[in-house]
Amino acid sequence: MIEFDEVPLYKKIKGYSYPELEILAEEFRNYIANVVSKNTGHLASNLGTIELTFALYRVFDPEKDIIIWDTGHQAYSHKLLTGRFKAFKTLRQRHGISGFTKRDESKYDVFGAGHVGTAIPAALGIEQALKLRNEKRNIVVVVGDGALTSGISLEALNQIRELSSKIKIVVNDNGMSISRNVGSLSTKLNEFRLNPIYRELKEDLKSALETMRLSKIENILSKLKSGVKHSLLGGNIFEDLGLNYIGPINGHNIREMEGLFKMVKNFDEPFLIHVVTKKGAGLDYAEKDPTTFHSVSRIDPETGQKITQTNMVSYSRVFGSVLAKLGELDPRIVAVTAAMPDGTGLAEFARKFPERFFDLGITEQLCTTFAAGIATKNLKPVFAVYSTFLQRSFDQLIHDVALQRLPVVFAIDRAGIVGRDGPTHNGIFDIAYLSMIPNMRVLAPSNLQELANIVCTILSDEEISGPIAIRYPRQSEIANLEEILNSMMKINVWKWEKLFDGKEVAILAVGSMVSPAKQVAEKHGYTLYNCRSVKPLDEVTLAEVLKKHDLVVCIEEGVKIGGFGSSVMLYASDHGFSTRVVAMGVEDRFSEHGSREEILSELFLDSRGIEKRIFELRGERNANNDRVRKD
Ligand SMILES: Cc1ncc(C[n+]2csc(CCOP(=O)(O)OP(=O)(O)O)c2C)c(N)n1
Ligand SMILES: CC(=O)[C@@H](O)[C@H](O)COP(=O)(O)O
Ligand SMILES: [Mg+2]
Repeated sequence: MIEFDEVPLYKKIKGYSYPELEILAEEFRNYIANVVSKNTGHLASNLGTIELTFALYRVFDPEKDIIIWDTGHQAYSHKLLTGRFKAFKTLRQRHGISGFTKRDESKYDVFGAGHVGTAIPAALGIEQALKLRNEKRNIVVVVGDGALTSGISLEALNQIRELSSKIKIVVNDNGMSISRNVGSLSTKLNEFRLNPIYRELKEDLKSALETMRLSKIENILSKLKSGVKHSLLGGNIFEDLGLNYIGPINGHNIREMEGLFKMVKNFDEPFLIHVVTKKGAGLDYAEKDPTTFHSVSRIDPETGQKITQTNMVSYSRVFGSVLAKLGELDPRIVAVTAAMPDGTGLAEFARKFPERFFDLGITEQLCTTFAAGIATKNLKPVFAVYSTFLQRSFDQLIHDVALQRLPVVFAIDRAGIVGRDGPTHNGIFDIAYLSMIPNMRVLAPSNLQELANIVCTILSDEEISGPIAIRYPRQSEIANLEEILNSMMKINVWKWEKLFDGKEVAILAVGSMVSPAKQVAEKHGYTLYNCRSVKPLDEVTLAEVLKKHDLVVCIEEGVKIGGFGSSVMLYASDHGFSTRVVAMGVEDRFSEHGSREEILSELFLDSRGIEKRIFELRGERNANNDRVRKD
């Protein structure tokens, strides 16, 4: 149970003086840095939004007004002010508070998030619903400069005028997505910051805000509009979309922001308020390297040093290094990312081959079709993307890639349970949503070396015959990267690998599930296969397995419905096998946040859970008969 504060802090800060607010901001900074350093989480983005949140909640009332945070990764101060100051210590822990906004957690989390770009669309929907219900409330969205460029944000902006919306959009512009923000809109925001007309108007605005004389402010607004029309910039895209653009304003000056928010609150018109913040503000190491400190594992809060074993190597790193190595040999390899060059391991490729590297911003749909376009010209596009974000591209996968059998390679990172980011980020659907698409093939390595071998095998083919997805988990293992690269070789990726030859029971394990299944198979004399080709099934091997065993247990780190296990069952029934086939995977419900190990264990996707499930199926008891399945 999450323990909420008796009186939410936002009610108290309304009466604070500015020096008191500055002291509180410092306290928030230390608290956030300390908790994140222990519990993991989003550090730099949250350090940048403290003053912005204070100013916002002194003017708008999170109980009466609708305030929506896009993505929710920068909303820690919102949580601290809205009743979760004490609970914040449990951030991202099992049964603790979520790292994102979540409707189940608090009434102040008006719209749950985790993926980018949902706030403006949701706000427009809420506004129309309120109209239909004859309710009048202020609606405010806080959206980052990165999130603003995502497809659905732009689609929503395109409707502001049509819907006669009055929403107030606060753009938190820190010039950064996770890496440097890209694209023309980002350049435009930067130009607004530097443009002398805006600077001059900003000075006028500052003095007007001090007196809060509405007539003076209205005058500035119209000047701002006409100024923009005649400016060297040749127009303001936000004004063209029907919003009153105002800014840029210093996002660390509470007094200035407060004045501006009070002003826009008075106008029944839509506004885009351009607030400039510093990502990582107030913490030296985070300010200097906001990309590294965007999302952190455990660190020393003083120095920012990682507290992890140094000999651990992640799947992302292996993938990135292999691609960079293959890129040297083959100029046809092209890498594409949707604003995740670092998380996906593509940064090395980007440094070595900038002309063959494309960061298109937070645009998974665009990236998929862009890669399809590249594939039509006999190049080898590799779109490296987190499983959960590829969900956005479902139609593009079907219509633009698979239907035309275009050879796009999808390097699907964070496949399976991600752990502390929780249900919004779990990559548990990819096997199901990819397996159902004709022409799509899906591979899943069971260890780091196998990932290197698979990537090398696929990309070494002169002609890649259609789309291929390679999925791997958010996991690090003890390994030597150099050795992996030196031992890299081509393998038969479509053939399942027999790891143990046993009797009666056969386990067909996919990717990350091979390792825990190994312990069980070895202990009990079961047959075990590493089913690295999830689609197509290795039908020759599967037919043999079904013939030779009484029970076949399929295990995957993905949803059971439509997953690998269900493909095996379909094969068995279509081919008249009466062997009992059972699927283990993620049940038909969303799991919570916690460590990856905790969640996998709750889902019975660890060696103990696998052993227990097989014993249950066979009507046997084991030594650890202490857990009961919850489903
Ligand atoms: C659909 C989707 N793609 C990618 C991400 C990963 N992601 C999370 S935050 C972020 C950067 C957002 O930048 P911005 O909105 O400017 O926020 P900042 O961190 O700079 O405050 C990205 C790419 C995501 N959450 N959702
Ligand atoms: C908010 C968001 O979507 C990203 O910041 C994500 O949380 C990063 O995840 P990793 O830490 O697994 O790279
Ligand atoms: Mg940003």
